[in-house]
Amino acid sequence: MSEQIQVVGAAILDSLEYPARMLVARRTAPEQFAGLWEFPGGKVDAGEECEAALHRELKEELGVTVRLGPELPAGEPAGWRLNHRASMRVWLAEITDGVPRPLEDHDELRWVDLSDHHAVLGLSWIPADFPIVQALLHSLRSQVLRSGTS
Ligand SMILES: Nc1nc2c([nH]c(=O)n2[C@H]2C[C@H](O)[C@@H](COP(=O)(O)OP(=O)(O)OP(=O)(O)O)O2)c(=O)[nH]1
Repeated sequence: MSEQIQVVGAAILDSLEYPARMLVARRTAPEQFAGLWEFPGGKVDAGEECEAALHRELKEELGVTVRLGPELPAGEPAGWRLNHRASMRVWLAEITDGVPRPLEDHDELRWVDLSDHHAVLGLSWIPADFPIVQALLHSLRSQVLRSGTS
């Protein structure tokens, strides 16, 4: 079996405590993903910790420093399966420094309203991301409901 590729991504929220919006990014390459929306992030380098890779990628791609919140549980240690060779772990995150700009790999960034599930799911996501986005919306809704009742 070929070696598995570990990818990491961030669901960057306007607030980890009271999330209302999420920052999504539109890819420019490769051709099969150009024009599709994704969680900013990238591949983990050999010997690198996943969280460190995510901080590095977000600095390189968006020019921001973040605070990581909980990981979105995927049921597998390697995270969400993207294809036969790659899986992605996804963390919630909040920007602590910098204004996000599409410095590398993206041509547009957008803050989407998390209460408008139709609009979020209506974006042209990389196909493998749809179940992740659905799980994320579900988990954030439960979080809001929980915090609303406690
Ligand atoms: N970053 C990111 N990659 C995703 C998502 N969904 C998805 O299928 N992928 C795929 C696309 C790529 O095949 C792979 C991530 O590779 P990448 O091109 O972002 O990684 P990288 O920045 O380290 O790039 P490189 O060094 O290989 O040029 O995972 C997603 O939401 N975010």
